[in-house]
Amino acid sequence: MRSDDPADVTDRSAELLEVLRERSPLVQNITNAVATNFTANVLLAIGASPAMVDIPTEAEEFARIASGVLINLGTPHEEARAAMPATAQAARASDTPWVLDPVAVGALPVRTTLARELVALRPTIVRGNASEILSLAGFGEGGRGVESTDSPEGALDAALSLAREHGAVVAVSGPTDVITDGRQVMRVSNGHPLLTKVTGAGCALGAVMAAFASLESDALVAAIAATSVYTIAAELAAEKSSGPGSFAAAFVDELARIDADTVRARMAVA
Ligand SMILES: Nc1ncnc2c1ncn2[C@@H]1O[C@H](COP(=O)(O)OP(=O)(O)OP(=O)(O)O)[C@@H](O)[C@H]1O
Ligand SMILES: Cc1ncsc1CCO
Ligand SMILES: [Mg+2]
Repeated sequence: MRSDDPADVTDRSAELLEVLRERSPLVQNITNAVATNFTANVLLAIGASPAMVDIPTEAEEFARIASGVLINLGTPHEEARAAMPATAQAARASDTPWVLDPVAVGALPVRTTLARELVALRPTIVRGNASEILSLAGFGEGGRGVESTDSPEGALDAALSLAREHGAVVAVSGPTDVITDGRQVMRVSNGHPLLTKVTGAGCALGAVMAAFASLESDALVAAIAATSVYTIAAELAAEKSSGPGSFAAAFVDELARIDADTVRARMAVA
């Protein structure tokens, strides 16, 4: 498989969805108070097994047995903050892939310092919206709170810089998601604007990336596969919904229903 060949990556993404359903990876989440329940439901729907293990001592022990780990800075309360660096180190030491989502880094001081500390602990994947990736790389001021005020294409240089400095795959979400390992740049154009009307849609995508990264050692391919399956399910859900509320429910349904053939038919990666 060539990770810069769209046909190869499409095939592998479809296959990884089937592998995920067979293996049901255990995904540990240290995530925010807003997105916790939605994230667990998204993981269950797609076929993974969620565990919100986020307090000191337990979290770092669990990272050794989890298939993948998400560390999300959305509401970084004291206990979660204390658990994060040790959990990242334990994940690294035990070859558990881990994803960092630097929610709202930039102007907010506590999470910005913490994000800099965590990114130096070598996440497998850094996932954020364009404003978050720009500020984590030191290229911008950050967005308006948790929402992006920048475009993924405008964050490409920041993503390349972060990826090269930290040896991570960087996935920038938006209308077209831009994903890079610091050498290759791939773009996924699936998705639907209703995803931005459900809080925690980006946060839950980070957890899905942790699931895929546990199945595929090429983290670029894992991030693309996760993004594609997720955003294709969103397209299917949008066809059946009348607004953000029914979309959220339909999206979880479509994550549970989506199959490899649908991924092959609809995936728009280049
Ligand atoms: N305008 C859009 N059209 C289609 N898909 C979109 C659009 N904007 C975002 N998405 C998709 O929505 C998902 C979440 O991306 P988004 O950029 O909203 O994350 P986020 O800002 O970190 O979200 P949150 O912080 O609320 O969890 C991604 O899968 C992305 O592909
Ligand atoms: C709304 C919100 N506030 C902090 S985290 C979060 C979830 C989306 O990032
Ligand atoms: Mg976010």
